[in-house]
Amino acid sequence: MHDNPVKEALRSGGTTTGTWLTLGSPAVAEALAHCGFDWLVVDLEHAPNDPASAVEQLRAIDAARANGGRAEAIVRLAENDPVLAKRAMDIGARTLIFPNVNSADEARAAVRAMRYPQNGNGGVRGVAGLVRAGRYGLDPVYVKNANEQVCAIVQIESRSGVDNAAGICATEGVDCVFLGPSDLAASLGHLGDTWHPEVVEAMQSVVVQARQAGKAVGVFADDADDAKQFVDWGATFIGLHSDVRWLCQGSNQEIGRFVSSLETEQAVEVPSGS
Ligand SMILES: O=C(O)C(=O)C[C@H](O)[C@@H](O)CO
Repeated sequence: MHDNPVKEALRSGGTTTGTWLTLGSPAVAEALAHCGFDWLVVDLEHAPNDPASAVEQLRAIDAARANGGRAEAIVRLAENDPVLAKRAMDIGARTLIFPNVNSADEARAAVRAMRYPQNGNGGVRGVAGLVRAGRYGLDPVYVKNANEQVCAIVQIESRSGVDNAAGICATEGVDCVFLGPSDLAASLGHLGDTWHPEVVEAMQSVVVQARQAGKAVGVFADDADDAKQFVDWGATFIGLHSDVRWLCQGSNQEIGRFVSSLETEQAVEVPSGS
């Protein structure tokens, strides 16, 4: 088992960038793994994915890595649930994002869900060596070493998450605290306004508390400008929107360019008989 590059980067403080996979498409996952992202998030919260479709995307990302791609796979669970965590890890995810973590207790539950019981760590992950993560039983050391490679990213995206940020950030085993601006804005009464001053203040307070606790901070950014702003605040783990955004944005830009080039051509044509 090679080292988990996401965990390494979070530890070392290096800035990394990824994007969300929401289309449920192994081909999209494979293509984006060649596009310079450090990681790709297979989303089980807001995308039509389950373990059966997620595993195909993990395979596609691994295939790209074996073929020059650089992205590492991450899975975001549908909710902070130990059964969902176990199933995601069994299919090969080593880094999980837990949505909507509201307290230190919930953060501890996420950390424990990712770990096999070992050395009194409180882990609750069920053991099954015959899964993809353990090369279907052919990796003799997987079960013994798996705990070292797990990486827990907990999302703070509610008023209670912000209120309890100090405890969440101090939780041992949390590798990164990830801000969800859209849900946080909604929870604070500003649905759709992620740059409302109250949302900004809440996000910045979490960044400060996470840094004080020695934890990396991640955030979901709409575009490169927002991403730069979050890096300036101290975030190092940047989610740069999603596959569907890049598909639609690229399509709209190009069709727009084509249509306006036709309009320009028609405008300069001199009508006959004039
Ligand atoms: O609240 C947020 O912002 C996030 O958690 C990111 C979103 O969930 C992502 O799916 C984009 O809508």
